[in-house]
Amino acid sequence: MSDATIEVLGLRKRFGRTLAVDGLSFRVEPGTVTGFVGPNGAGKSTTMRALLGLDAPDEGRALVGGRPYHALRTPLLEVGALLDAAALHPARRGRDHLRWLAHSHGLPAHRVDEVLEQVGMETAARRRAGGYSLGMRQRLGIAAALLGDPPVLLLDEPVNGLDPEGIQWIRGLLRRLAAEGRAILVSSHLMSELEDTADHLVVIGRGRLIADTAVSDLIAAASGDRVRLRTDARTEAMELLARAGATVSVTDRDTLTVTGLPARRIVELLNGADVPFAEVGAHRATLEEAYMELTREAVEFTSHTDTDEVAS
Ligand SMILES: Nc1ncnc2c1ncn2[C@@H]1O[C@H](COP(=O)(O)OP(=O)(O)OP(=O)(O)O)[C@@H](O)[C@H]1O
Repeated sequence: MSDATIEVLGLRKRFGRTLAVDGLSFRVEPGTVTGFVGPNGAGKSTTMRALLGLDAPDEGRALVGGRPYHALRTPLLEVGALLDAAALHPARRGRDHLRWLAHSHGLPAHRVDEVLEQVGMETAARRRAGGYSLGMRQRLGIAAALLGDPPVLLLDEPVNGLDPEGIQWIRGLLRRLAAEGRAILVSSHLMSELEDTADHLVVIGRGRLIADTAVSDLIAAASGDRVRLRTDARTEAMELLARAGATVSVTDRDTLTVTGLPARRIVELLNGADVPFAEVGAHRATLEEAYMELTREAVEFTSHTDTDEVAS
């Protein structure tokens, strides 16, 4: 799929005294789902709005398929976006909303039925939008984003309001759309969701890049050389392993986390001292844990009005 890229290059955007985006650069490759995460107020929506031509950058560039949004000749065919799922007239039927959108962009009417089927809204879209749940609005917003079959997708919190079945559905949909070669940028506060969906993660804080990494690398780095040990003889095991030079912490009632000794040596020591245990294995950090570690500092300073720069 050609032109399936998203590029943010030295993007800077200020709102009064707030520096919302501060020299941010990253790139989303075709064929990948990239999670876009960061604490509240980190600058995610502002970046997405800049990519969609809704906020003009003060400095830098935000490009879709190598061009700024305003230079795209057929925007709906080049980038699909879900920003605010609530932006629907309550009296309008979902299907009519999409038909108008298709018509005004010269797209054939059959695309409406195709995308409604894709998001499971064939029947519901015949009702007025005023009665839609948040999940239904999300689905309709995603249908609108897919209407022009674009190579680039920008989705701001698409799982918001979806039930567990809806979350599973969107996970599969995003994986399929990426497998077709699209570049997909998806913001979310649900790390557990991104862990199963995203290949790559762009983490920002206070408008700056904190990490631009493969999800698997981030989890591996956060997992470190920790070993998870399940045992009913917690105290004995802790004393034994500490004497052998390990650092041991209690994770829960029957689980210890051990660093400083490989799993094989831990098993030898426990067997040698007749300390019973149920399980020894490498600890795999969750994406949530890895993310919390990365953003701890950024969260401490979420209020980042840079008064110094304003005063100077
Ligand atoms: N139109 C605006 N006028 C003034 N300040 C704004 C405007 N838009 C965003 N901001 C500020 O810019 C900063 C970044 O906001 P942004 O909405 O981009 O963050 P976010 O990462 O999307 O946050 P959240 O996770 O809460 O959605 C915040 O401090 C916000 O208050």
